[in-house]
Amino acid sequence: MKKILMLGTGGTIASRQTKDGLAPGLTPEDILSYIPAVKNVCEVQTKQVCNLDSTNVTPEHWKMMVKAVEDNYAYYDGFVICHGTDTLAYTAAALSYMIQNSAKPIVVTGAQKPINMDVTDAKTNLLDSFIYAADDDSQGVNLVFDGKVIVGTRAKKEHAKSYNAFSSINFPYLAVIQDGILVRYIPEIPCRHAVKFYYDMKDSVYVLKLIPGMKPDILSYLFEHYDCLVIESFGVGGIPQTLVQEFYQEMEKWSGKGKFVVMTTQVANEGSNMTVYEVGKKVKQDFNMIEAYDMTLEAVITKLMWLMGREEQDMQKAFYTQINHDILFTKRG
Ligand SMILES: NC(=O)C[C@H](N)C(=O)O
Repeated sequence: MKKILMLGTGGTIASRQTKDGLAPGLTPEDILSYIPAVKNVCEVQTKQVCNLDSTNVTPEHWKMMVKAVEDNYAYYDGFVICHGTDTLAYTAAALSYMIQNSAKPIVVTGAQKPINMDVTDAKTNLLDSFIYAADDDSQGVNLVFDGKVIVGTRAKKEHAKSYNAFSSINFPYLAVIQDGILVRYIPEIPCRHAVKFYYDMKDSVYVLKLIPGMKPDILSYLFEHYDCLVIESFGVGGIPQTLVQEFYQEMEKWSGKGKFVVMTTQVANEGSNMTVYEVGKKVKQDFNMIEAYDMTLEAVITKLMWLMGREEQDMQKAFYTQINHDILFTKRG
């Protein structure tokens, strides 16, 4: 029988009702006691990493999760991390960069309702996670939620309340789990390298969401105080006329000083392609700008943190190098 380590980090799955609202309070052992059927799937041991509402999860907590996996890697066949759903897509993407080439599965999961409630999605999500983690063909960082297996870099929380909280963006579901049976849609490509753990994440990233009529004055502050600026533009990507002059000045001022701008889109599906419209094509050409294409915002942000932590020299090449299926369309633009 496979041996799986379950790591508790908090979230609704571990929450109890308090006078101030739901707050994490259950230990991983408490959580596990609600799914006795797990004994037919795998042998589970538990470890508490932290016990937080995932609103409070930071890159420091990602490092604690990576450390817990690395310290125990040799002793287990796989890992299930219980986590709040609010920042689960960020954690799934961050772990995809911080733990690479893992032939052992690292599953992240959570729930919309606490596991101690009568009506809850937590028991199914957790049991499904163990079913996936205990399967011989599972590997790498993935999210299991509401019967779906989503690649760690492709998850996005699209529903705030429904059990169907997560979607896979611009990439198919890897598998589904129906009535306890795992149905794999996409076979895993066996890992050819040894597992690698990374800890250095630099969080000097800011996301500027464009709104119609935005004033340009914010740009100089952002360029001065952050190493990486992600612009969430409209549609397939462009810079509005009102920002162009200031944007060009700042790009020229900071060129060659290790600052990066990445263009992404507010549209959840299908991604950017700056070469389509005049508002994007010229800026892209003038500054050889990086764009996110089909990546999720969560993957863009965490990949940049990871690349900056490595002090990557050729940022563009490194950004476009595919990790855990995070980017497919770089040849398009
Ligand atoms: N469903 C949840 O887990 C939401 C909770 N606020 C969290 O992210 O920790």
